[in-house]
Amino acid sequence: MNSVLKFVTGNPNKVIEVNAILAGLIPVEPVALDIPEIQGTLEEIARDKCRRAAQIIKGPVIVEDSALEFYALNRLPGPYIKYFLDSLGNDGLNKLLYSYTDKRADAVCTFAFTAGPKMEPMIFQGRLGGRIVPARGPPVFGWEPIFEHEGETLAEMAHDKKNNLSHRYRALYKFQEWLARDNNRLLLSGE
Ligand SMILES: O=c1nc[nH]c2c1ncn2[C@H]1C[C@H](O)[C@@H](COP(=O)(O)OP(=O)(O)OP(=O)(O)O)O1
Ligand SMILES: [Mg+2]
Repeated sequence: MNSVLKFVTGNPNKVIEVNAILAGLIPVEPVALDIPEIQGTLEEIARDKCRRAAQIIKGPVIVEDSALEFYALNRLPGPYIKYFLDSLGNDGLNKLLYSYTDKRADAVCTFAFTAGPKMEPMIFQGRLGGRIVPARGPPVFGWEPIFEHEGETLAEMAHDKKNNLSHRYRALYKFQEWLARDNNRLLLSGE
């Protein structure tokens, strides 16, 4: 049985974290493709991305979409955080909240899994609460330097620690729980 699960993403940092979190429990093979993303809810975006990926892979696949929700902005930028970050940078994201006292934000990771192009994707979502702060720590991965959780930005946090509490960890925990139920793990090897 071939149970190496393909993870379609254009982001190498996601691959590093997913491998660290799953730690060989589910062997994952990255496929470096940037799938077009629709507008919609986090679940709709992840499901659509997963269907497109499954059409290319023609077998079991996972994708994920990451969002950053600012409470003061009614949860925007949400799934559009990549474009906001690319255009404004971490400093500009801070300035968006300049006139608000409420700096709270949620990091949200939405995984979608399907056993193949004809199957409806399943959703596994994880959420981490924090605050938007002026950048601290190495600017290696996205908005890590401006997302503070319990006194540390994600960029300052040890990788092991992030990978044991992050939005991505929480989503993958649910995925693993689901795989452990019934015969769901068999779906990793196809329809
Ligand atoms: O844990 C994280 N810590 C800090 N920054 C993060 C994290 N996770 C995603 N990010 C950034 C990457 C991208 O700027 C945006 C999500 O956009 P998103 O479309 O999900 O990712 P992407 O286009 O880079 O890769 P993909 O090909 O999987 O869609 O937030
Ligand atoms: Mg993307």
